[in-house]
Amino acid sequence: MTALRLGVVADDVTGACDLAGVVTAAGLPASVLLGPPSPSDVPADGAACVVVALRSRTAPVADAVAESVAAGRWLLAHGARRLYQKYCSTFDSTPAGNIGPVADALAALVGGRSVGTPATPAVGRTVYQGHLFVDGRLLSESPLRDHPLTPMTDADLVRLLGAQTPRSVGLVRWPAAGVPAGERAEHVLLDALTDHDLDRHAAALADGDDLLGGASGLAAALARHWAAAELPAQPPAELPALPPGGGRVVLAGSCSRRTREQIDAFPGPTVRIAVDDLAADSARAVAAAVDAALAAIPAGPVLVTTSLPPDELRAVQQRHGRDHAAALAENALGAVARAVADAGVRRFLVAGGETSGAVTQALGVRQVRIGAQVAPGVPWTVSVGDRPLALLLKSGNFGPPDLFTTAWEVGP
Ligand SMILES: Nc1ncnc2c1ncn2[C@@H]1O[C@H](COP(=O)(O)OP(=O)(O)O)[C@@H](O)[C@H]1O
Ligand SMILES: O=C(O)[C@@H](O)C(=O)COP(=O)(O)O
Repeated sequence: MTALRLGVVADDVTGACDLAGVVTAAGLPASVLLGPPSPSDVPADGAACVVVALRSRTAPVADAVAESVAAGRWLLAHGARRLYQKYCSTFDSTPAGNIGPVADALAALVGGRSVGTPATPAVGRTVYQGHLFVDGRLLSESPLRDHPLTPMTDADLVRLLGAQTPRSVGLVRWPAAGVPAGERAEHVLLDALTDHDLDRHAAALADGDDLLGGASGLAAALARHWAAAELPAQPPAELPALPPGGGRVVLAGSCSRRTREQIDAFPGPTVRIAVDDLAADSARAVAAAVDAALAAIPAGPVLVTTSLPPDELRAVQQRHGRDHAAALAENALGAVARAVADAGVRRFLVAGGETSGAVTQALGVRQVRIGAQVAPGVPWTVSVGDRPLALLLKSGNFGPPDLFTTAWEVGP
């Protein structure tokens, strides 16, 4: 059995797949357990990195902390030599948390402080003087300011994290690497502009005891470091092939700008589900969407979506309440997934982190193996179990505009 080099507690499902995809590509084979783990769960054979995917990003703080600590304990009990807190490269969270409280609790679990960065240059996230940039714009001026659940209106990471924890927050300013001797802060954030900066941080941090954290960029740098320094060369990950046929379905609940571009660029049949219709009679609206999807599936990939642009989204949220509208959309896409899977569909592309959590839960998926990436942070996966499903679980802002068409060309 491969030693478990890195155990990761991820706050959403697509973030977990993002991290697992990039560390696998860097030579540290990873698997994802859709948590919380139960005592009978065991890490997949051959995984040097195990990621527990929680749905804790927008959960009540106490639940997020309890689930994260349980996941951390499970990873340590299965031999994880280092613990990593995966949060979003755009620091998606509310002033109440959950990044800070979870970092407090996981750092206490390992008896150290937390050190990390959301910087992930491969997808355009950089941190300079403690400010987070998305494709060269401040986070607060990026499309993330319109996120349906966690609108990000401040780019100052020290202030953002400081609002979420009573503990001290420090910053390692570019071009320093690692944590300087004498730094006393209990949470340390790192500037990083390039993968080279992350590699320098990884080399400095790889052998310590602190809780590491951030997005997939620092994890990939650690994987590169350990793969070169400690691990036997790993063959590229190969997913089991699925029988051909059965249809291909895209489920998009993400309202992020990139997902909306992908929806606009999709040339195939598109089934739109309106939250107003779900609020009036959700069973009826779901049944209509399932019928329309099943009728179109023999001709090629079908898109089923609840996604809306920011102005329409705000109006829906005002009519139905933000959380209720989100739950209606997530439950509907989960129900569509279950119905079309029961009708024989085995290949799914899901856009959106919360949406992927709802869909994988509806499909009863507990663990996925990670294959090759279609784009940075966007790997194909195959579920473990009696009814293997090919699942591409995509973060809202990831992937090229033509992903909904091209992803299938390289899928299992
Ligand atoms: N029409 C809609 N009205 C209100 N909320 C919606 C609508 N469509 C999707 N949502 C919600 O928006 C949220 C999008 O989040 P998520 O799936 O994590 O996407 P992303 O990865 O872009 O953040 C989900 O909770 C989803 O249910
Ligand atoms: O770090 C990232 O950007 C992603 O891994 C991620 O977590 C994105 O979140 P969603 O867009 O909600 O999937």
